[in-house]
This record gives sequence, C-alpha cells and structure tokens, in this order.
Amino acid sequence: MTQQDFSTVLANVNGVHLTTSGAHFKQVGEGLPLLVVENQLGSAVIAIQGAHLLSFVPAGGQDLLWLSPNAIFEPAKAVRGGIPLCMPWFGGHPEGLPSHGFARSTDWTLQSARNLADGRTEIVLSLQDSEQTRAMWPYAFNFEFTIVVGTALDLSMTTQNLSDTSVPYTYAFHTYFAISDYTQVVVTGLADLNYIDTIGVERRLVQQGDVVFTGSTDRVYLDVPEVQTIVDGTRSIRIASSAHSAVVWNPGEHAKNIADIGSDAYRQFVCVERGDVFDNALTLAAGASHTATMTLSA
Ligand SMILES: O=P(O)(O)OC[C@H]1O[C@H](O)[C@H](O)[C@@H](O)[C@@H]1O
Repeated sequence: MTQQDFSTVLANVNGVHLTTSGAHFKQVGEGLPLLVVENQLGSAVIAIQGAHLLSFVPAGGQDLLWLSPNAIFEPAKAVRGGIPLCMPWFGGHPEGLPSHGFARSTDWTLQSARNLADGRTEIVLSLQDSEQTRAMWPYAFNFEFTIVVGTALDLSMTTQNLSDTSVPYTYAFHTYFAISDYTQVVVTGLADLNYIDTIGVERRLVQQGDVVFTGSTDRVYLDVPEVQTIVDGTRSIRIASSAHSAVVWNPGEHAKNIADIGSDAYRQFVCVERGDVFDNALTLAAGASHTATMTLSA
C-alpha cells in the first residue's frame, strides 16, 4: 500500500476523500487506497495505484465503467476493469516485461486536487522514473494525468521524455465500458477503417459497417476519427479522443480462463481503448512531450 500522506493535498478541497478498496467495493485482495470524488455533476473512484479510474457516474445516471465482480485489489497487480493506463508500452513486451507496461501496476503520486468554478473537480496524479522503472524502461520521464469529473469525464495524459535520447512510446486508455450484454451493443465510428485482427495469425482487414460482437474479439483500428459511440439499446456512450488508434476487445468465452473475469461476467463489458499503438506508435524526441486526451460522456 502506498505510504503517501494525502492530507495536505486534500485540505480545502470539497467532495474528495480517501478510502480503501475493501471499504468501498468489498472485494478480494490485500486492498488498495482509493480516492472518491463527488460533486453535483458526477462522481468517480480512482485507485492511486495506476492512477486507475474504477468508476465514473454522471449525476442521476449509471456507471459508464465496468469493474469486474471478480476484481482483485493487490499491490503491483492491475485491477480488472475501469480505465487501466497501458504505458509506456501497449501489449506484450519482446523481453517478457509486464504486458501493457508498468504504469497500471505502480503507485502514482497525488499532485493536486481542486474544485473548479464550474462545479467540476480536477485531480492530478503523476509518475516519474525511478530505479524500478529504469530497470524496465531506461529513460527519464514524467507522466502527468489530469482527471476532471463533471457530467463528462475529461482525461489528459502528458508524457514528457526527460532523457537525452528519443524514446519509443505506445499507450492506451484501456477503458472497460459497462453495457447490458456484449452481443447487444453496436460501436459506431469505425466503419470502413483498416484494422488488425490479432486473434490467431494477425490479419489486416477493412471494417464492414459498424462493430458488433459475436464472440472473442481483439482488433486494433488504425487512424480512427475522434469519436466512437457505443450504442446499447436506448443508452449510448460517447468516446472522444485525440488518440489515433482504437482497440476493441472482449475475450468472449475465453474469459473463463481469466481468473478476475470468469465465465459469466464477460458479457457485461466491452473495451474500446483509445491510444497510439501498432502502426500509430510514437517516438518522443529528447526533451519532447506528448499529450493525449479522452472525454467520456453518456
Ligand atoms: O489481461 P490484460 O493484460 O489486462 O490485457 C487485456 C487485453 O488488453 C487489450 O485489449 C489487448 O488487445 C488484448 O489482447 C488483451 O487480452
């Protein structure tokens, strides 16, 4: 568990408090510290480990994010659901380092919290290089993640390369969206785009019409437009991002082999992950910084 003292940062901020995963979610594991953010426009729950959003509820609405009923809250293990931050690399690593990078399983620092004049709440978390990160990724860096909770959830990730060489960089906001049943939803905003189907032998295909799910799905859409919409009956969720890729994932029945999902729960989410991955991978020049934004709204 993080040893951070939040009292100075949270002094004079209304509607933000610290709790634990055990008190808030009653789920298994050693437990993790969480920040709860509540205002008149919406509410959110953020794990300090991973700067990981676990819940976002616009006032009077329902949670946009899915958290697995079998989620495990353990130090150094990514929680299943919400918005894991996959960085500074997305997917598997050629030398067997943790899949999707170390950001999602490392404690971040709470930099600031403030009530904005329009009623929203802004939280800023950061992560800098350390001996532990340099052993996996030999660069000096600063990641700064700004979360604004209102009727929409506004996210902004700034990645600064503080080293004197250029750095390869891929990332994704790996969002798990709560939906009724994965076979009932339609994802718009990806029709006619090139994608890589990563199930089995990678294949490059072109999306015909909107995306629907009929079973295990794992696809990387390239050069996507700013907005996708998940249409779930009369409900819809809008995803707007500056990122150039969209990864669409649901494990289907393979979820029975994933301990923190299980054989039924997989039906209640789809992942539509915005990031810059595969052909959209980035290189950050020495001293350069990159900002990625994403806004989620119902
Ligand atoms: O189990 P994780 O490491 O969290 O990865 C979960 C999933 O993330 C992404 O969606 C990838 O495209 C999938 O291939 C992967 O299975």
